[in-house]
Amino acid sequence: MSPKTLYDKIWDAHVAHEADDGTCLLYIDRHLVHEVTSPQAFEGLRLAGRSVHAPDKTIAVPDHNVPTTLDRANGIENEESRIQVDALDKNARDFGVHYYPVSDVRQGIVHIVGPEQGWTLPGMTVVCGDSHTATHGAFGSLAHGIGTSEVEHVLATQTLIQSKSKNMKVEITGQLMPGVTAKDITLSVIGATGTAGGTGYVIEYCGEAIRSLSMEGRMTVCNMAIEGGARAGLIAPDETTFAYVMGRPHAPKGAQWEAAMTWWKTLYSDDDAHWDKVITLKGEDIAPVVTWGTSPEDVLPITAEVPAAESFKGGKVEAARRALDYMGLTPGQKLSDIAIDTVFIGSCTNGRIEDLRAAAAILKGKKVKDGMRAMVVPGSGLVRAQAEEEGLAQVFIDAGFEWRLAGCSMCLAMNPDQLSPGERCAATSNRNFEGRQGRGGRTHLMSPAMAAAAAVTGRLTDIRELM
Ligand SMILES: CC(C)[C@H](C(=O)O)[C@@H](O)C(=O)O
Ligand code: SF4
Repeated sequence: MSPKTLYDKIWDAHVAHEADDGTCLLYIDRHLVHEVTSPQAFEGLRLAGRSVHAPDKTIAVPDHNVPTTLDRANGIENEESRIQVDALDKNARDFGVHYYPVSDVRQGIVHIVGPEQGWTLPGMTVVCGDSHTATHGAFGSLAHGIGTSEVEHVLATQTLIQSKSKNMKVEITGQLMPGVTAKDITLSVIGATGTAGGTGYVIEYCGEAIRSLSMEGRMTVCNMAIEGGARAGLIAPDETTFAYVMGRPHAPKGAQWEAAMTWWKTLYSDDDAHWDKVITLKGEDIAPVVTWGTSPEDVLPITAEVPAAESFKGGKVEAARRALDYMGLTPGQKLSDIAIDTVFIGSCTNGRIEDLRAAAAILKGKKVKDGMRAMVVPGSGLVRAQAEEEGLAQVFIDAGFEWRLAGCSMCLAMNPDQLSPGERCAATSNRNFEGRQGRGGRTHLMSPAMAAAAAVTGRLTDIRELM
């Protein structure tokens, strides 16, 4: 048998039919659904008089449009948002899929809820009408975003038409230095490859530094594979993965667990597998980073200065000029001198318990700088409950942070949590496009520890100063 990558193995195990041109029909193990990209898909089924093919493999949860304030049981004010959430509510119940409504403590961001509930397992194909579905690749599953017409196709047939991507290996060797996290890895990879570097590929992240990450950290890394242009990102499962999965509500149990482990233990890339592209970074060389521009590739170590547009090449010169103008930054200015107004800790990139622990560790006994707005939005109701149990919530509240309910919140401007024009935010999310967090809002992406440090000093801050 010819050697295979992990991606090849999962792909081959799910091909139901291959057409002459190589296009395949893939079997889908898990279909995650949120309120933004599903209303038309369910409507399509309704009009065609069809049912959901595998409701037991379909999991729905509202996240993007839900308010995160404590009074959200009073309903959603914005009409468009309310219509989407109400539609998901009705569709989930009418079609009989698994559902975590806003009132359920298990509700949260779809990419946090799936793994938490044990829906996401190694070796699976996982899809969702959402680009950050790549997150689930952390379990060694093939997980990617799909469009609304594909959501309808998967609902109706539990299959998806796909062409195979190429194989890319991103290796992070050695160990990370103190203060450096999974977020710094994933941003640094995009800094090295650019936002188109992964186009046409599925990335497998490997190497000692990746192996040393917790599942939370691995999810942070895979979450941003899409920002690097890749179809998906994944990490071979190991003891860390199995320990995380074991005992979760929907993970296999008893004899089924044993059978699953037999398959899961085969999920790695063979030694002499073929890679179409290889990138290697040394763990020791990765610094705590922040973004300065309006693309996730606009990333630099916190010790650097705002770059000049002329330091780039080709079309990037104009893009950088525009980004600097939008961000209100001057070349040569030290990144650590940039004053901020707001701190947002949350999102499917960094809204898990480990992220809140890292932020709280910095904030303990400290205060948010006067005049700033700071909020923590746990990725799920269960993350919130655990953080309360561990005393983290109290640390945030004592420091002056707002302690919110679960949702996408200020990651994107689809709910009441938004930036005003010109407002500058230290954010743990994954996108810093113009207007992403609100019209005219300025976003600097970073790790939870760095965002917490920025809340204390009121400027972008090298976390190592506060350690
Ligand atoms: C709204 C949704 C379709 C979108 C995505 O696909 O990623 C959102 O989650 C985002 O992060 O921009
Ligand atoms: S948290 Fe942000 S990136 Fe994640 S699904 Fe929600 S909007 Fe998209």
